[in-house]
Amino acid sequence: MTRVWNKSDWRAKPRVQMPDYPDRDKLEAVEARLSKYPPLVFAGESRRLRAELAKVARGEAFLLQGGDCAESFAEFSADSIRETFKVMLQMAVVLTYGAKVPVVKVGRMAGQFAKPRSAPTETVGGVELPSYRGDIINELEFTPESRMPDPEKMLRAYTQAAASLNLLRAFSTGGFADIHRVHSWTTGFAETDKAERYRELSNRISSALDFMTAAGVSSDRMSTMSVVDFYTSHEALLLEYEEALTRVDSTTGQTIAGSGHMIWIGDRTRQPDGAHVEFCRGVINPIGLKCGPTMTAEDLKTLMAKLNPENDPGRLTLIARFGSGKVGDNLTRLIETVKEEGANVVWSCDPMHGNTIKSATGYKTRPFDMVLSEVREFFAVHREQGTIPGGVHFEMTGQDVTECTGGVRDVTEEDLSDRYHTACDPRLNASQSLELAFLVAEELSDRREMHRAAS
Ligand SMILES: O=C[C@H](O)[C@H](O)COP(=O)(O)O
Ligand SMILES: C=C(OP(=O)(O)O)C(=O)O
Ligand SMILES: [Mn+2]
Repeated sequence: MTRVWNKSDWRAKPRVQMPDYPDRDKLEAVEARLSKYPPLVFAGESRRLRAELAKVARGEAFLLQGGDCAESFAEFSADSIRETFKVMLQMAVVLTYGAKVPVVKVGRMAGQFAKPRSAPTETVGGVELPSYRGDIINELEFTPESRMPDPEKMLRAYTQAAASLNLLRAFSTGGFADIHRVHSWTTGFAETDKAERYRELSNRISSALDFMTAAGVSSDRMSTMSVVDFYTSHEALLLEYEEALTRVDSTTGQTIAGSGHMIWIGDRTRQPDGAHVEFCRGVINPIGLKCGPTMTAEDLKTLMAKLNPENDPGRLTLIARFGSGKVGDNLTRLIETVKEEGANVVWSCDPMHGNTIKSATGYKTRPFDMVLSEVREFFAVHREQGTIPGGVHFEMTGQDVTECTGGVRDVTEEDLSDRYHTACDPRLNASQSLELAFLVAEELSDRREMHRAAS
């Protein structure tokens, strides 16, 4: 059965969380320009990511997805991209060691500009204005002009995404990603007094690398170690931008969202008959679907049928984001639904979005321990169910920010004001991200031991 789909069909469906642009002519002019620009990513790359995610679904690889909550125009710099890329590589080495399978690296980068919000407006000092919705839509500054949606911001987002991708591609193919070099950065972290408990694992990784070198396996001869595959992803929220960047692959006739390798549907925009699902169902990219506590079994069945009718194992990643203490019941019931349907999916854990609290000092924050406990609950449920905990999804940065509390360097609520730079949600800093990778690696390694003992 051929399913009819057109890149504009979403326009006839109910839409939520998208701006109403007051100047329609300006919007159309921007869409026309963007639709002539080169795509940022290519069909072959997205297909390759799908193949890698299929391995994740089978337990032959592990997914690491991470980056900013909201990329910002003001914070854009080569340094910040390099630092986040660097920490993700460090995390990937630690996770590879724990899981003993390759780690598929996907940045929330080069396109993560549009934000769904809990409230349509924000009130400060008695003045009510539209909420900030990401730099691709409006501005963080609290003035009526700044909060007005402006379609031209899409062009700037495209340019920033193109420049970010250019840099990421260079870092991935140059000597920057050499595994020995990446691990030497981690050794520095594990040698600090407070990170003592991670030293043993770090030393074991060092020994494994030394052994490989002694055995003549040099990283420049092992292309998979010195050249790294790095993919981009973002929430496909602003559908005018997404539609304008779709391209038809000339060899297959299939349509790809050319804005990023993987796109996902947020927990607030996953209505089965809504605009976002309609758009995503027709493009060939791997699709992520955020699953929060309100996801019903019925909705999940409909969404899986719409988004992955061929039941392709690399197509759909279900990103569980329930909040610590809420994983047990919710994840269990959704896993049961997936089993009933015989669906092939990747299960990933976003321990960020269900754990946002307001600190006594007035900042949106996330306690490291709650983030960790959600990850542990995710692994525990998969253990009980005999299913595969395929990956993790973090809001993180390579910068030394103070946005989430806790971790070995113990960021306190009082510290939050020191370096709180996020445009939206609080991110793990470099040290918290790496620490979490060590803790996830322990879970992965326990899982492997358990399987080994059972076989
Ligand atoms: O990143 C996700 C959402 O945009 C964010 O969590 C919403 O935050 P809010 O509750 O402050 O609107
Ligand atoms: C909006 C996000 O998450 P969720 O849809 O899960 O709330 C996000 O990942 O930035
Ligand atoms: Mn967020």
